[in-house]
Amino acid sequence: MEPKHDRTMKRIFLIINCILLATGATGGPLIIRLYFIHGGNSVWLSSFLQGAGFPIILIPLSISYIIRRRRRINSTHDDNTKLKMINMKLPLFLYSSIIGVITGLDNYLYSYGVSRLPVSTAALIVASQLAFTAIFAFFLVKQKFTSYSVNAIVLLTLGAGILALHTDGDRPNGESSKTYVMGFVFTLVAAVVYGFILPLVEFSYSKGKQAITYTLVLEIQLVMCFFASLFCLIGMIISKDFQSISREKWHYGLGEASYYVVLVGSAIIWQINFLGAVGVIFCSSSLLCGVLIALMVPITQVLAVIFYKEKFNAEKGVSLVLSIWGFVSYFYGEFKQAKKMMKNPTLVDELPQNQSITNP
Ligand SMILES: Nc1nc2[nH]cnc2c(=O)[nH]1
Repeated sequence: MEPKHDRTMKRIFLIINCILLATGATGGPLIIRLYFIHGGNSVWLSSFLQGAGFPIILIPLSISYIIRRRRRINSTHDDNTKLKMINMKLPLFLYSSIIGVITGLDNYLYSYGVSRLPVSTAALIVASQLAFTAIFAFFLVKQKFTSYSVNAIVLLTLGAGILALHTDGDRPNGESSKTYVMGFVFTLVAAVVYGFILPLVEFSYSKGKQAITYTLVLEIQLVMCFFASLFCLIGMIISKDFQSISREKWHYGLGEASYYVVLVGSAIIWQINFLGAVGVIFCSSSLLCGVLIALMVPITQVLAVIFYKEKFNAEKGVSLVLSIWGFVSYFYGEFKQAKKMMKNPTLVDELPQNQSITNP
Protein backbone atom coordinates (compact mmCIF):
# COMPACT_ATOMS: atom_id res chain seq x y z
CA MET A 1 0.00 0.00 0.00
CA GLU A 2 1.14 3.60 -0.68
CA PRO A 3 2.83 5.28 2.32
CA LYS A 4 0.71 7.94 4.09
CA HIS A 5 3.14 10.71 3.00
CA ASP A 6 2.69 9.71 -0.67
CA ARG A 7 -1.08 9.75 -0.37
CA THR A 8 -1.07 13.22 1.25
CA MET A 9 1.26 14.57 -1.47
CA LYS A 10 -0.98 13.05 -4.13
CA ARG A 11 -4.04 14.76 -2.62
CA ILE A 12 -2.27 18.14 -2.45
CA PHE A 13 -1.14 17.79 -6.10
CA LEU A 14 -4.66 16.78 -7.10
CA ILE A 15 -6.21 19.85 -5.42
CA ILE A 16 -3.64 22.20 -7.04
CA ASN A 17 -4.31 20.68 -10.47
CA CYS A 18 -8.09 20.84 -9.98
CA ILE A 19 -7.73 24.58 -9.23
CA LEU A 20 -5.57 25.06 -12.36
CA LEU A 21 -8.07 23.15 -14.51
CA ALA A 22 -11.05 25.06 -13.05
CA THR A 23 -9.28 28.38 -13.74
CA GLY A 24 -8.39 27.42 -17.32
CA ALA A 25 -11.69 25.71 -18.17
CA THR A 26 -13.65 28.85 -17.23
CA GLY A 27 -11.08 31.48 -18.26
CA GLY A 28 -10.26 29.83 -21.64
CA PRO A 29 -13.76 30.00 -23.17
CA LEU A 30 -14.32 33.47 -21.65
CA ILE A 31 -11.18 34.93 -23.19
CA ILE A 32 -11.88 33.31 -26.59
CA ARG A 33 -15.30 34.98 -26.45
CA LEU A 34 -13.63 38.29 -25.57
CA TYR A 35 -11.48 37.99 -28.70
CA PHE A 36 -14.40 37.27 -31.02
CA ILE A 37 -17.08 39.59 -29.60
CA HIS A 38 -14.88 42.68 -29.95
CA GLY A 39 -13.96 42.13 -33.57
CA GLY A 40 -11.38 39.30 -33.62
CA ASN A 41 -11.98 37.17 -36.74
CA SER A 42 -9.21 34.60 -37.08
CA VAL A 43 -10.20 31.10 -35.95
CA TRP A 44 -6.67 29.89 -36.74
CA LEU A 45 -5.09 32.57 -34.51
CA SER A 46 -7.45 31.76 -31.66
CA SER A 47 -6.66 28.02 -31.95
CA PHE A 48 -2.92 28.72 -32.29
CA LEU A 49 -3.02 30.66 -29.01
CA GLN A 50 -4.44 27.61 -27.20
CA GLY A 51 -1.07 25.91 -27.56
CA ALA A 52 1.36 28.77 -28.17
CA GLY A 53 2.08 29.55 -24.52
CA PHE A 54 4.06 26.30 -24.18
CA PRO A 55 7.44 28.04 -23.44
CA ILE A 56 5.91 29.02 -20.04
CA ILE A 57 6.25 25.35 -19.07
CA LEU A 58 10.03 25.78 -19.21
CA ILE A 59 9.78 27.76 -15.93
CA PRO A 60 8.39 24.90 -13.75
CA LEU A 61 10.66 22.47 -15.66
CA SER A 62 13.75 24.53 -14.75
CA ILE A 63 12.61 24.74 -11.11
CA SER A 64 12.16 20.96 -11.07
CA TYR A 65 15.67 20.50 -12.50
CA ILE A 66 17.20 22.80 -9.86
CA ILE A 67 15.36 20.92 -7.06
CA ARG A 68 16.55 17.56 -8.39
CA ARG A 69 20.14 18.86 -8.66
CA ARG A 70 20.07 20.18 -5.09
CA ARG A 71 18.65 16.90 -3.85
CA ARG A 72 21.43 15.05 -5.63
CA ILE A 73 24.14 17.30 -4.12
CA ASN A 74 22.71 16.94 -0.60
CA SER A 75 22.18 13.20 -0.96
CA THR A 76 24.46 10.92 1.07
CA HIS A 77 24.07 8.07 -1.46
CA ASP A 78 26.63 7.65 -4.20
CA ASP A 79 24.80 8.05 -7.51
CA ASN A 80 26.96 7.89 -10.62
CA THR A 81 24.17 8.31 -13.17
CA LYS A 82 24.08 11.70 -14.89
CA LEU A 83 21.20 14.00 -13.91
CA LYS A 84 19.14 14.44 -17.09
CA MET A 85 17.58 17.70 -18.21
CA ILE A 86 15.16 15.82 -20.46
CA ASN A 87 13.50 12.76 -19.00
CA MET A 88 11.20 11.80 -21.84
CA LYS A 89 12.06 8.69 -23.85
CA LEU A 90 11.10 7.99 -27.46
CA PRO A 91 7.79 6.06 -26.98
CA LEU A 92 6.37 8.81 -24.76
CA PHE A 93 7.66 11.48 -27.16
CA LEU A 94 5.83 9.77 -30.03
CA TYR A 95 2.60 9.50 -28.02
CA SER A 96 2.84 13.17 -26.94
CA SER A 97 3.51 14.43 -30.46
CA ILE A 98 0.58 12.44 -31.92
CA ILE A 99 -1.72 13.70 -29.12
CA GLY A 100 -0.37 17.21 -29.81
CA VAL A 101 -1.35 17.11 -33.50
CA ILE A 102 -4.84 15.79 -32.58
CA THR A 103 -5.09 18.59 -29.98
CA GLY A 104 -4.19 21.16 -32.67
CA LEU A 105 -7.06 19.87 -34.81
CA ASP A 106 -9.40 19.93 -31.79
CA ASN A 107 -8.38 23.50 -30.94
CA TYR A 108 -9.34 24.62 -34.44
CA LEU A 109 -12.72 22.82 -34.34
CA TYR A 110 -13.43 24.16 -30.82
CA SER A 111 -12.51 27.78 -31.71
CA TYR A 112 -14.59 27.59 -34.89
CA GLY A 113 -17.63 26.41 -32.90
CA VAL A 114 -17.23 29.02 -30.15
CA SER A 115 -16.92 31.79 -32.77
CA ARG A 116 -19.98 30.74 -34.79
CA LEU A 117 -22.51 29.31 -32.33
CA PRO A 118 -24.81 30.83 -29.75
CA VAL A 119 -23.32 30.44 -26.29
CA SER A 120 -26.09 28.07 -25.13
CA THR A 121 -25.76 25.72 -28.13
CA ALA A 122 -21.99 25.53 -27.74
CA ALA A 123 -22.51 24.70 -24.03
CA LEU A 124 -24.86 21.84 -24.92
CA ILE A 125 -22.34 20.30 -27.28
CA VAL A 126 -19.39 20.78 -24.92
CA ALA A 127 -21.52 19.02 -22.27
CA SER A 128 -21.74 15.92 -24.45
CA GLN A 129 -17.94 15.73 -24.19
CA LEU A 130 -18.17 14.04 -20.76
CA ALA A 131 -20.19 11.14 -22.22
CA PHE A 132 -17.56 10.69 -24.98
CA THR A 133 -14.76 10.86 -22.38
CA ALA A 134 -16.51 8.12 -20.35
CA ILE A 135 -16.95 5.89 -23.42
CA PHE A 136 -13.33 6.27 -24.61
CA ALA A 137 -12.01 5.88 -21.04
CA PHE A 138 -13.91 2.59 -20.78
CA PHE A 139 -12.25 1.22 -23.93
CA LEU A 140 -8.78 2.79 -23.67
CA VAL A 141 -7.96 2.64 -19.95
CA LYS A 142 -10.63 0.18 -18.74
CA GLN A 143 -12.19 2.87 -16.53
CA LYS A 144 -14.42 1.25 -13.89
CA PHE A 145 -17.78 2.89 -13.22
CA THR A 146 -19.78 2.99 -10.00
CA SER A 147 -23.43 3.99 -9.60
CA TYR A 148 -22.12 7.34 -8.29
CA SER A 149 -19.91 8.10 -11.27
CA VAL A 150 -22.68 7.10 -13.75
CA ASN A 151 -25.11 9.34 -11.81
CA ALA A 152 -22.55 12.18 -12.00
CA ILE A 153 -22.06 11.75 -15.77
CA VAL A 154 -25.85 11.84 -16.39
CA LEU A 155 -26.42 14.85 -14.08
CA LEU A 156 -23.50 16.87 -15.43
CA THR A 157 -24.44 16.18 -19.07
CA LEU A 158 -28.07 17.10 -18.35
CA GLY A 159 -26.98 20.10 -16.28
CA ALA A 160 -24.92 21.68 -19.04
CA GLY A 161 -27.41 20.48 -21.67
CA ILE A 162 -30.23 22.50 -20.06
CA LEU A 163 -28.36 25.65 -21.12
CA ALA A 164 -29.37 24.91 -24.70
CA LEU A 165 -33.08 25.33 -23.91
CA HIS A 166 -32.72 29.08 -23.94
CA THR A 167 -31.46 30.08 -27.36
CA ASP A 168 -33.08 33.42 -28.12
CA GLY A 169 -30.85 36.47 -27.99
CA ASP A 170 -27.68 34.37 -28.01
CA ARG A 171 -27.45 33.76 -31.74
CA PRO A 172 -24.89 35.97 -33.48
CA ASN A 173 -26.56 38.58 -35.72
CA GLY A 174 -26.62 38.08 -39.48
CA GLU A 175 -25.16 34.56 -39.43
CA SER A 176 -26.08 32.33 -42.37
CA SER A 177 -27.60 28.93 -41.74
CA LYS A 178 -24.65 27.23 -43.49
CA THR A 179 -22.21 28.83 -41.05
CA TYR A 180 -24.49 27.84 -38.18
CA VAL A 181 -24.67 24.18 -39.27
CA MET A 182 -20.90 24.09 -39.77
CA GLY A 183 -20.40 25.58 -36.31
CA PHE A 184 -22.67 22.89 -34.85
CA VAL A 185 -20.92 20.02 -36.64
CA PHE A 186 -17.39 21.33 -35.84
CA THR A 187 -18.21 21.75 -32.13
CA LEU A 188 -19.70 18.26 -31.97
CA VAL A 189 -16.63 16.75 -33.64
CA ALA A 190 -14.46 18.77 -31.19
CA ALA A 191 -16.41 17.23 -28.27
CA VAL A 192 -15.76 13.72 -29.64
CA VAL A 193 -12.08 14.49 -30.29
CA TYR A 194 -11.47 16.04 -26.85
CA GLY A 195 -13.44 13.17 -25.27
CA PHE A 196 -10.85 10.92 -26.99
CA ILE A 197 -7.78 13.04 -26.12
CA LEU A 198 -8.25 12.93 -22.33
CA PRO A 199 -8.27 9.09 -22.01
CA LEU A 200 -5.53 8.94 -24.67
CA VAL A 201 -3.27 11.01 -22.35
CA GLU A 202 -4.05 8.55 -19.51
CA PHE A 203 -3.35 5.65 -21.90
CA SER A 204 0.03 7.16 -22.88
CA TYR A 205 1.00 7.43 -19.18
CA SER A 206 0.55 3.68 -18.82
CA LYS A 207 2.02 2.69 -22.21
CA GLY A 208 4.94 5.14 -22.39
CA LYS A 209 7.36 2.46 -21.08
CA GLN A 210 8.65 4.67 -18.24
CA ALA A 211 7.52 5.64 -14.74
CA ILE A 212 5.54 8.86 -14.84
CA THR A 213 6.69 11.70 -12.60
CA TYR A 214 5.28 15.22 -12.44
CA THR A 215 8.34 16.52 -14.33
CA LEU A 216 7.53 14.10 -17.10
CA VAL A 217 3.92 15.32 -17.12
CA LEU A 218 5.28 18.85 -17.73
CA GLU A 219 7.47 17.58 -20.57
CA ILE A 220 4.46 15.81 -22.10
CA GLN A 221 2.50 19.09 -22.02
CA LEU A 222 5.42 20.96 -23.61
CA VAL A 223 5.64 18.49 -26.51
CA MET A 224 1.83 18.28 -26.91
CA CYS A 225 1.38 22.06 -27.03
CA PHE A 226 4.40 22.51 -29.35
CA PHE A 227 2.85 20.17 -31.93
CA ALA A 228 -0.66 21.61 -31.39
CA SER A 229 0.57 25.13 -32.11
CA LEU A 230 2.71 23.96 -35.04
CA PHE A 231 -0.43 22.39 -36.56
CA CYS A 232 -2.34 25.67 -36.16
CA LEU A 233 0.61 27.76 -37.40
CA ILE A 234 0.64 25.71 -40.63
CA GLY A 235 -3.14 26.26 -40.87
CA MET A 236 -2.60 29.99 -40.42
CA ILE A 237 0.04 30.08 -43.18
CA ILE A 238 -2.04 28.02 -45.64
CA SER A 239 -5.21 30.07 -45.03
CA LYS A 240 -3.21 33.33 -45.34
CA ASP A 241 -4.69 34.56 -42.03
CA PHE A 242 -1.58 36.67 -41.33
CA GLN A 243 -2.72 39.59 -43.49
CA SER A 244 -6.07 39.94 -41.70
CA ILE A 245 -4.42 39.54 -38.29
CA SER A 246 -2.03 42.45 -38.94
CA ARG A 247 -5.08 44.63 -39.71
CA GLU A 248 -7.51 43.48 -37.02
CA LYS A 249 -5.62 45.12 -34.14
CA TRP A 250 -6.57 48.55 -35.59
CA HIS A 251 -10.26 47.76 -35.51
CA TYR A 252 -10.41 45.80 -32.26
CA GLY A 253 -13.27 47.11 -30.13
CA LEU A 254 -11.26 47.46 -26.92
CA GLY A 255 -8.27 49.18 -28.54
CA GLU A 256 -4.87 48.03 -29.79
CA ALA A 257 -3.21 47.60 -26.37
CA SER A 258 -6.13 45.48 -25.11
CA TYR A 259 -5.89 43.39 -28.29
CA TYR A 260 -2.37 42.31 -27.33
CA VAL A 261 -3.41 41.76 -23.69
CA VAL A 262 -6.21 39.44 -24.90
CA LEU A 263 -3.78 37.47 -27.12
CA VAL A 264 -1.11 37.07 -24.42
CA GLY A 265 -3.77 36.38 -21.76
CA SER A 266 -5.26 33.65 -24.00
CA ALA A 267 -1.91 31.93 -24.41
CA ILE A 268 -1.34 31.92 -20.62
CA ILE A 269 -4.85 30.81 -19.65
CA TRP A 270 -4.85 27.89 -22.09
CA GLN A 271 -1.52 26.68 -20.67
CA ILE A 272 -3.09 26.75 -17.22
CA ASN A 273 -6.02 24.78 -18.65
CA PHE A 274 -3.83 22.05 -20.21
CA LEU A 275 -1.51 21.93 -17.20
CA GLY A 276 -4.53 21.33 -14.96
CA ALA A 277 -5.92 18.70 -17.34
CA VAL A 278 -2.73 16.61 -17.71
CA GLY A 279 -2.10 17.01 -13.96
CA VAL A 280 -5.60 15.83 -12.93
CA ILE A 281 -5.23 12.85 -15.27
CA PHE A 282 -1.83 12.09 -13.66
CA CYS A 283 -3.11 12.35 -10.07
CA SER A 284 -6.51 10.76 -10.69
CA SER A 285 -8.13 9.93 -14.05
CA SER A 286 -9.33 11.31 -17.37
CA LEU A 287 -12.89 10.76 -16.13
CA LEU A 288 -12.39 13.19 -13.23
CA CYS A 289 -10.86 15.65 -15.70
CA GLY A 290 -14.00 15.35 -17.86
CA VAL A 291 -16.25 15.73 -14.80
CA LEU A 292 -14.48 18.96 -13.78
CA ILE A 293 -14.68 20.42 -17.31
CA ALA A 294 -18.44 19.64 -17.42
CA LEU A 295 -18.91 21.29 -14.00
CA MET A 296 -17.19 24.42 -15.33
CA VAL A 297 -19.66 24.81 -18.25
CA PRO A 298 -22.51 26.36 -16.14
CA ILE A 299 -19.98 28.17 -13.95
CA THR A 300 -18.59 29.82 -17.12
CA GLN A 301 -22.15 30.93 -17.93
CA VAL A 302 -22.48 32.55 -14.51
CA LEU A 303 -19.11 34.29 -14.96
CA ALA A 304 -20.26 35.51 -18.40
CA VAL A 305 -23.28 37.06 -16.65
CA ILE A 306 -20.95 38.83 -14.22
CA PHE A 307 -18.17 39.92 -16.65
CA TYR A 308 -19.99 40.29 -19.99
CA LYS A 309 -23.39 41.31 -18.59
CA GLU A 310 -25.06 38.37 -20.36
CA LYS A 311 -28.61 37.57 -19.20
CA PHE A 312 -29.10 35.23 -16.24
CA ASN A 313 -32.16 33.01 -16.54
CA ALA A 314 -33.81 30.10 -14.76
CA GLU A 315 -32.09 27.54 -17.02
CA LYS A 316 -28.64 28.75 -15.98
CA GLY A 317 -29.63 28.42 -12.31
CA VAL A 318 -31.09 24.89 -12.74
CA SER A 319 -28.05 23.89 -14.79
CA LEU A 320 -25.70 25.03 -12.07
CA VAL A 321 -27.61 23.13 -9.35
CA LEU A 322 -27.69 19.89 -11.41
CA SER A 323 -23.98 20.15 -12.19
CA ILE A 324 -23.02 20.72 -8.57
CA TRP A 325 -25.24 17.78 -7.56
CA GLY A 326 -23.47 15.59 -10.16
CA PHE A 327 -20.07 16.74 -8.93
CA VAL A 328 -20.94 16.02 -5.29
CA SER A 329 -22.24 12.59 -6.33
CA TYR A 330 -18.92 11.82 -8.05
CA PHE A 331 -16.89 12.82 -5.00
CA TYR A 332 -19.14 10.96 -2.60
CA GLY A 333 -18.55 7.82 -4.69
CA GLU A 334 -14.78 8.43 -4.66
CA PHE A 335 -14.84 9.03 -0.89
CA LYS A 336 -16.71 5.74 -0.30
CA GLN A 337 -14.27 3.92 -2.59
CA ALA A 338 -11.26 5.37 -0.70
CA LYS A 339 -12.79 4.26 2.63
CA LYS A 340 -13.31 0.76 1.25
CA MET A 341 -9.65 0.64 0.19
CA MET A 342 -8.48 1.75 3.64
CA LYS A 343 -10.38 -1.20 5.11
CA ASN A 344 -9.19 -3.61 2.44
CA PRO A 345 -5.67 -2.54 1.30
CA THR A 346 -5.37 -5.42 -1.21
CA LEU A 347 -7.78 -3.50 -3.47
CA VAL A 348 -5.13 -0.77 -3.85
CA ASP A 349 -3.12 -3.14 -6.05
CA GLU A 350 -5.79 -2.65 -8.71
CA LEU A 351 -4.76 1.00 -9.07
CA PRO A 352 -2.11 2.17 -11.59
CA GLN A 353 1.35 1.75 -10.11
CA ASN A 354 3.51 3.61 -12.60
CA GLN A 355 3.11 7.06 -11.09
CA SER A 356 5.26 8.84 -8.57
CA ILE A 357 4.41 12.10 -6.85
CA THR A 358 7.14 12.29 -4.23
CA ASN A 359 9.87 11.83 -6.80
CA PRO A 360 9.48 14.87 -9.11
N1 LIG B 1 -13.23 20.33 -27.59
C1 LIG B 1 -12.65 20.95 -26.56
N2 LIG B 1 -11.43 21.43 -26.73
C2 LIG B 1 -10.85 22.00 -25.68
N3 LIG B 1 -9.64 22.55 -25.56
C3 LIG B 1 -9.51 22.97 -24.29
N4 LIG B 1 -10.62 22.71 -23.58
C4 LIG B 1 -11.46 22.10 -24.44
C5 LIG B 1 -12.76 21.58 -24.28
O1 LIG B 1 -13.36 21.60 -23.21
N5 LIG B 1 -13.29 21.02 -25.38
